[in-house]
Order: sequence, then C-alpha cells, then structure tokens
Amino acid sequence: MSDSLLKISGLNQYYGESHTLWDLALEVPKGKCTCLMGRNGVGKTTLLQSIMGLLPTESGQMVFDDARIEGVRAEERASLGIGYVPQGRQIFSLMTVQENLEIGLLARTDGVKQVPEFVYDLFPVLKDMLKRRGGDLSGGQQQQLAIARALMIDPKMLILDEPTEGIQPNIVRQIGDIITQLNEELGLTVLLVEQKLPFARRVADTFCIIDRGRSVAQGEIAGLNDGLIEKYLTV
Ligand SMILES: Nc1ncnc2c1ncn2[C@@H]1O[C@H](COP(=O)(O)OP(=O)(O)OP(=O)(O)O)[C@@H](O)[C@H]1O
Repeated sequence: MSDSLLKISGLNQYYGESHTLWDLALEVPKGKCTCLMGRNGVGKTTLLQSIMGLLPTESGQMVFDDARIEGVRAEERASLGIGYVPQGRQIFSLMTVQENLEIGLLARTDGVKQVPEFVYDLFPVLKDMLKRRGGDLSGGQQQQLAIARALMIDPKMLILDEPTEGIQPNIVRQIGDIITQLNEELGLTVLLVEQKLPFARRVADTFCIIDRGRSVAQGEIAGLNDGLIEKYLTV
C-alpha cells in the first residue's frame, strides 16, 4: 500500500505491567475507508486511543500526514486534523445539540465559530433539534451528533469506534451511508472499528485484523476471506 495518511509501525503499549499492543503496524490509505477488526478485548480501542494521544505508548512510530505525531499532545492531535468519535459516543447529555457542536469547534485553530453548513446538509435532523438536549436524542441521532461534533474541526481523517454499536438495524444502514458519503464525496479518510461483517464489507475499502494486540492481516476488503474470518473473527 502506498500514499498512507496514517502509518504506524512497531507500536507497543502497556496498561501498567500488562503489555497490550505488540509491535503493531497499521497503514490507513489516503481517501479510503479502513476497517479495524478483531474479537473483543484484542486492543482495537486501545489502538485508537493511542492514535489520539489519550494513552501513553511505550515505543513505536506514528506518522500522520507526513509528520511524526507520537510526541504530540492529545489536544494538538485533533488540531492536526484527526476527528474522533469514541466508543459509546460520549456526547454531553445535559447540553443542547448546538452546545455539543460548539464544543467541537473549540479545537479549531482558524477561529471559525459557526457550525459549517455542510454538517446540517449531512444531518438535517440535527438542525431541527438544535435546542434539544443531547440526552433526549435517540441512539441513532446521538451517533449522528457525535460524528457531526468530530467534523467541526474539518478533519482530514475521521476515526470511529464501533459507530453501529447499540443502534437499530434501519439506522445502521443510514450511518453506513453517511460514512460512505464522508469518504467518497467529501474525500475524508476513515478509520473505523467495526464488528459487523456485512457493514464492514459495505463501507470499507481495506481492513486490518488485530489479534491479541498484534496486527495479523491487512489488505483490500475483498481479501477478507473465510479462513481469516474463522481464525480471527468468529466468536
Ligand atoms: N484502562 C485499562 N486498564 C487496564 N487494562 C485495560 C484498560 N482498558 C483496556 N484494558 C485491557 O486491554 C485489552 C484491550 O482492550 P481494548 O478495549 O482495547 O480491546 P477492544 O479490542 O477494543 O475490545 P472491545 O471490542 O471489547 O471494545 C483488554 O484485555 C482489556 O481488558
């Protein structure tokens, strides 16, 4: 693979004495959607949090947009153009939709204080609910709000941790369409953790499988064959 927006190599991470990520390697091709897969507890969220600088790492290289980022503080990584939608969404339930969006704007370095109009084009439902509290939204609407908030910094890459978790099947399709639209129409590079195979196949161009803290297989999504699924993904 060439022309990566994010390239990670030799990444090691510990929780105390517990060695969780082992010499991990990952390439996220520019303009593509990459799906990170693996069974529960293999280290997918740990990897995403390490990319965002939310966890200290022991060793390894992380290159984003041709610059090393492993020494960059978490607050600054967002400003470099990495938008993050954490697992469980983590929107502020007592704040209004508008306030949730405005908090996302704080990470911008160009002084823009208005929610960009394209966000409302993508998520018309949010425009209708600006004064509602985040906690009053449905799960699918909260996921849209979490994605919209991550877009406030106009990122180059969007990272999503299990965006379909706990969301009704008909809304899952809608979330998939939004991710595809961001990727294909707005040119955003996407890295997502996803356990649902049909969803991964629908939205992703490339995959990376993690097993016990190591990256064990990577390539075009069409190459995600039954052997790999059986060995690394079937529970
Ligand atoms: N804060 C923490 N302190 C200690 N160990 C942790 C911590 N967070 C996660 N772990 C452990 O690190 C390993 C990797 O966890 P992680 O959440 O990254 O896996 P995952 O692949 O994202 O799993 P899931 O699909 O369940 O979200 C697990 O064994 C987990 O128990």
